[in-house]
Amino acid sequence: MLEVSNVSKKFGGLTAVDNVNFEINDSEIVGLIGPNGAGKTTLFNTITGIYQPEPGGKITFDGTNLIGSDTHQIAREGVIRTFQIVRVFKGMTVLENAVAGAFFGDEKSLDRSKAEEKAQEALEFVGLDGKADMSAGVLPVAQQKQLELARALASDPQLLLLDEIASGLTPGEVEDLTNIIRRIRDERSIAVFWVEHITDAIMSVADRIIVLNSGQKIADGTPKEIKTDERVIEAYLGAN
Ligand SMILES: Nc1ncnc2c1ncn2[C@@H]1O[C@H](COP(=O)(O)OP(=O)(O)OP(=O)(O)O)[C@@H](O)[C@H]1O
Repeated sequence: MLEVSNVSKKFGGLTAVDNVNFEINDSEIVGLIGPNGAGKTTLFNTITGIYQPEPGGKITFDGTNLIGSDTHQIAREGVIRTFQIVRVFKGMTVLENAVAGAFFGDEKSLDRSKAEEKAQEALEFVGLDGKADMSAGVLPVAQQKQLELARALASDPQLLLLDEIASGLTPGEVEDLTNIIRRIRDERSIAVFWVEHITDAIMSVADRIIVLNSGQKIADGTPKEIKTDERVIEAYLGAN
């Protein structure tokens, strides 16, 4: 579904992403790991239209070229992203946040009641349906992250990009969130591309893991293969 070929991104003299190639298939959870400054966020930003890759790179989603499209157009294609820092709309209720997600996915043909239905259903999926009328800003961080997932789900993604969604959570909260992510794949057949420093969480759920180091892809394999890969241990896992 997502194909990334020969993608590089430079900032002046620094090559933050260096000729990276990979693909993500339907209903697959793919982890993206690597040391600080490896280029993970830059790669996400390049896929979601925030940055343009260097000439010669190719990014397609179900065969459609994504390069040159903005984040909104890319979201319309079904590629939805959450952010490292939670970005729920704090002045809005939990339900309104999820409704905003539903409209983001389909602002033209959706009416308000249909959007609320989708939003309710997404809140139920993550277990926040009992909190629909609460102000999003008063939710604890772990639930704000669940709300971010619900908002993304309400927009009907085919591929969800998660940027360090588990950071700052307790081990129990990380486990709850990981279970939701597993169910997103298993029950919704949505593919997930997940950047995370909490490697235990990602190893427990990913079908495949891609490792970046200094902008380059140094490994791409199952969690079991990644855990024993010499280059990965040297560049990243050994330091954890
Ligand atoms: N807008 C920018 N302008 C200049 N340099 C940048 C910019 N964004 C990122 N960089 C540099 O590009 C490199 C890759 O950064 P990036 O944030 O993509 O890494 P990362 O793997 O996401 O790191 P972390 O795990 O710390 O979030 C770093 O050297 C960083 O300083």
